[in-house]
Amino acid sequence: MLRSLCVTLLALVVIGCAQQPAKDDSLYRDLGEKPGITRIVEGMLINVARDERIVHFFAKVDIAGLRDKLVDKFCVIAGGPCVYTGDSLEESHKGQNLSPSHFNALVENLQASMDSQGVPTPVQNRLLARLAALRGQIIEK
Ligand code: HEM
Repeated sequence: MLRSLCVTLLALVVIGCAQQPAKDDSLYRDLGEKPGITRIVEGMLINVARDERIVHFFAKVDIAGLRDKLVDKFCVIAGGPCVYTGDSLEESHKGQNLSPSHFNALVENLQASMDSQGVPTPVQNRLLARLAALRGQIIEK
């Protein structure tokens, strides 16, 4: 009885694994997992603080809280095993009326941060492509 129960459970696990395609977390790993992503996000926020084109948007924001939300969001976007608990991108950028130039400015700050962390250009481009796909959820909301 116990033996057949074990066999059945094992079969269910095997079938379950076979049916779920393995998640591609290669970008997450190439970015240095959570510690690497944390360094990238912190570097980006430091660059934003010096960027007169966009720093005013962040004047009243809890930056440590934003850092944590951004790390989780980037982690999920990169295919990592994180849980993002923040608002949707539409919701969090609503009313800010962000333009394509504001979006590009933030991306430049992100690129500069990845450059200084030594992230290889092809890896940078994979993250930037995934962020570019989210542009419509962020600008002119
Ligand atoms: C792909 C690009 C972007 C991503 C992935 C992104 C992601 C996020 C996330 C995850 C949050 C936190 C939401 C929450 O607190 O629940 C956030 C908030 C915020 N973002 Fe973005 N963002 C992007 C572009 C931008 C740009 C271009 C600007 C301005 C130049 C901007 C300004 C802000 C500000 C000011 C907040 C704080 C809002 C608040 O706390 O009231 N974001 N963003």
